[in-house]
Amino acid sequence: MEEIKFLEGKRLTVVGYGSQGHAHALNLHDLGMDVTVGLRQGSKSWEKAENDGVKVAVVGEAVKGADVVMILAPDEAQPELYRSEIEENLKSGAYLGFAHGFNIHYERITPREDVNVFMVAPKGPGHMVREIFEGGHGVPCLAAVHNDISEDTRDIAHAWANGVGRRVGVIETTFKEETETDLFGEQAVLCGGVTELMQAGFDTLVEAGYNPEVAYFECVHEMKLIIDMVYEKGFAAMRDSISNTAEYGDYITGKKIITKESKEAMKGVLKDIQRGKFAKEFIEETENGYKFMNKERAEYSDSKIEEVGSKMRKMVFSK
Ligand SMILES: NC(=O)C1=CN([C@@H]2O[C@H](COP(=O)(O)OP(=O)(O)OC[C@H]3O[C@@H](n4cnc5c(N)ncnc54)[C@H](OP(=O)(O)O)[C@@H]3O)[C@@H](O)[C@H]2O)C=CC1
Ligand SMILES: CC[C@](O)(C(C)=O)C(=O)O
Ligand SMILES: [Mg+2]
Ligand SMILES: [Mg+2]
Repeated sequence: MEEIKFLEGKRLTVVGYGSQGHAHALNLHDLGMDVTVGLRQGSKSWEKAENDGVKVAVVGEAVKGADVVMILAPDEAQPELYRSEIEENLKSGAYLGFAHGFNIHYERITPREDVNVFMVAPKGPGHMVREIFEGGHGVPCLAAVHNDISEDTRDIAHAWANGVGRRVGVIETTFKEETETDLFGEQAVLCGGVTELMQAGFDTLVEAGYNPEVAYFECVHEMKLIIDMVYEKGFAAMRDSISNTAEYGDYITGKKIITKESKEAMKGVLKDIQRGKFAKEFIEETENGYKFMNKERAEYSDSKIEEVGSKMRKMVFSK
């Protein structure tokens, strides 16, 4: 692959072997790159990474002498990890990478001035970045450069993006644009918006006395099949495939559900991201031992929608 030649002969380190970490490490390893995974001593990911065939070392050792270091630990863990294990071990002139702009944009990490800083943000969950790559295709990535002392950091960023995402497309951005749009998208649309939409639809049908299993298929399970058509061919092709009855209902009802008020709420969400309010609250939550998140996790895992979903998935996927 012509595009990833800038990584050839370089020592690449991926710190973390979670959702994004395993995908970046394995995709680049499969393309013949020299990849080491950096983990903390006793990490539960250690054996998995070794079994997957990549070299593993403790973070400080993996960073020492590396040409490119991509930090793929959780955002909230990165500042302490950078200060304790990465900063003093990074060689001068190395390339330091991120998959999300959060810590640079909100100034939680200020990298040493003698290192190059870039971002490659795949536009998809890490497990899909790996699965789609294994299927011979790729997930597109955003790329940005924050510090370019070597004057070739853009080449490194594009090479990394083309390797991890199998050359399907790289869009240039800035740390600010990626951070704000990514946070907005995951909160208002992709994760927060979609799960609340499915939950509200499911609850409305169940509260009206309909069979929860029918409600689940209608409001959750079928979502993927409809969205797969949008993903592959766009809104018009999806609307072409559904019945005229559904298409008419789509035009007249969608706007009753996502109203002017919903759009105003979205603007409020964006403003809080732009002024750093969301970031501040998220960091406080992590410093507070994830109390709110643990409560939400427990409530959702005990919920009716999850109970029905588990039964329905057994039915659908055991065949
Ligand atoms: N999840 C996704 O799909 C996406 C994530 N991103 C970005 O990618 C980055 C990584 O996110 P994500 O993949 O979700 O992260 P994960 O939560 O999946 O990362 C878990 C990995 O990080 C390691 N880890 C956790 N804490 C520490 C620590 N203090 N020191 C060393 N290693 C640690 C874990 O090791 P251990 O086994 O020791 O716990 C594990 O290997 C973030 O910047 C995120 O915003 C960008 C696009 C999508
Ligand atoms: C949509 C959530 C995401 O931004 C992602 C998978 O792209 C994340 O932070 O995990
Ligand atoms: Mg994100
Ligand atoms: Mg994202």
